[in-house]
Amino acid sequence: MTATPSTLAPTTVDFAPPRAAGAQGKSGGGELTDLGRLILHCADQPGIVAAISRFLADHDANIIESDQSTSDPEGGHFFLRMVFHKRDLQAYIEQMEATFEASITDQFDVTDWSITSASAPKRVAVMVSKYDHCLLDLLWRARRGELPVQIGLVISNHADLAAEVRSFGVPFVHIPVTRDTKAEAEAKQLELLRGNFDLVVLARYMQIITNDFLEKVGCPIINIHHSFLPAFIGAGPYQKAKDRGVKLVGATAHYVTEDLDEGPIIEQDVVRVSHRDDVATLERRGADVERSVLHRAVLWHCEDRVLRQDNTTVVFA
Ligand SMILES: Nc1nc2c(c(=O)[nH]1)N[C@@H](CN(C=O)c1ccc(C(=O)N[C@@H](CCC(=O)O)C(=O)O)cc1)CN2
Repeated sequence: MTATPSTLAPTTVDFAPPRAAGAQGKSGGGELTDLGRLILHCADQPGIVAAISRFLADHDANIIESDQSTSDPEGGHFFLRMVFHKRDLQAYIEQMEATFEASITDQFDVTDWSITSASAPKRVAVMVSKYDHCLLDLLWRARRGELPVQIGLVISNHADLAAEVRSFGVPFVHIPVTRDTKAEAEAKQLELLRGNFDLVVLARYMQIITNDFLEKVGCPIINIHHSFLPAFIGAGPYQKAKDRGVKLVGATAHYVTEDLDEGPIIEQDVVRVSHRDDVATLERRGADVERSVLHRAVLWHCEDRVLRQDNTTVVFA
């Protein structure tokens, strides 16, 4: 891809959209090749599990994991996640999808569903500003095969982390963002992201994303916020925590919506602190929580364990 000479010209562009490949650090997901996931969100009623089990049995698929939840057994929302084994699954997915569309979606009031292969790593792009701890944790875990992802690009509004990212063999693109150039910057980011990724992760990216970007990016975005939401929304949560004298600080991973730090929460955690801890200590202790919370949120999302309902989530972890 050639950089367009504009005021926003990124310092270097050596990026080609990621091809579907084995998760970074793992050879082709061999043991996962015949594993599939069936995800369903529909209006609750009797007979759903029986129908889905029959559907999978009719396709010679063996259910090896099953989780379900209902918000209210009388007219509530029903959520189901099944992991199944089917020999040569890749050859049958389209047929299974067509049968599901034709049979199950007619029987039940379906809000959302999917049948996916567990072997296909998610194509992930990461956006970051200056803090490196969450980004490097993701790159390191991906390289170790601890995340079923292919991190194909890192975008930053600062050049600071270029060398470290490239040391992982991952393309790094620097796109400066100022209040006056945000629209142009987002256009450049969308040029790189749109249609090329299954997930974007904001790993301490300190710019507010516009609704236009959210509508055009074409995939979910997960953000790690450095507080235990809903406390201390926005910038500077550790200073706010210190000023408030809280005894616990934490982190929250959530899907990004237009409203700052208001999106559906995927995972949270806290660590105990005390009056003896200055802001730098809160930041250092909070950073450990940020890394672990973001890792779990990205892992669960990529394993189709997170189902969204309005502004909340059902998490089959
Ligand atoms: N539409 C959304 N965009 C972003 C979200 C979100 O939830 N919805 N999360 C943030 C991350 N974040 C906290 O987790 C955060 C980022 C930035 C700011 C902020 O006030 N930024 C200032 C500029 C700061 C700077 O230039 O350094 C601003 O954009 O005016 C608060 C919270 C990522 N984006």
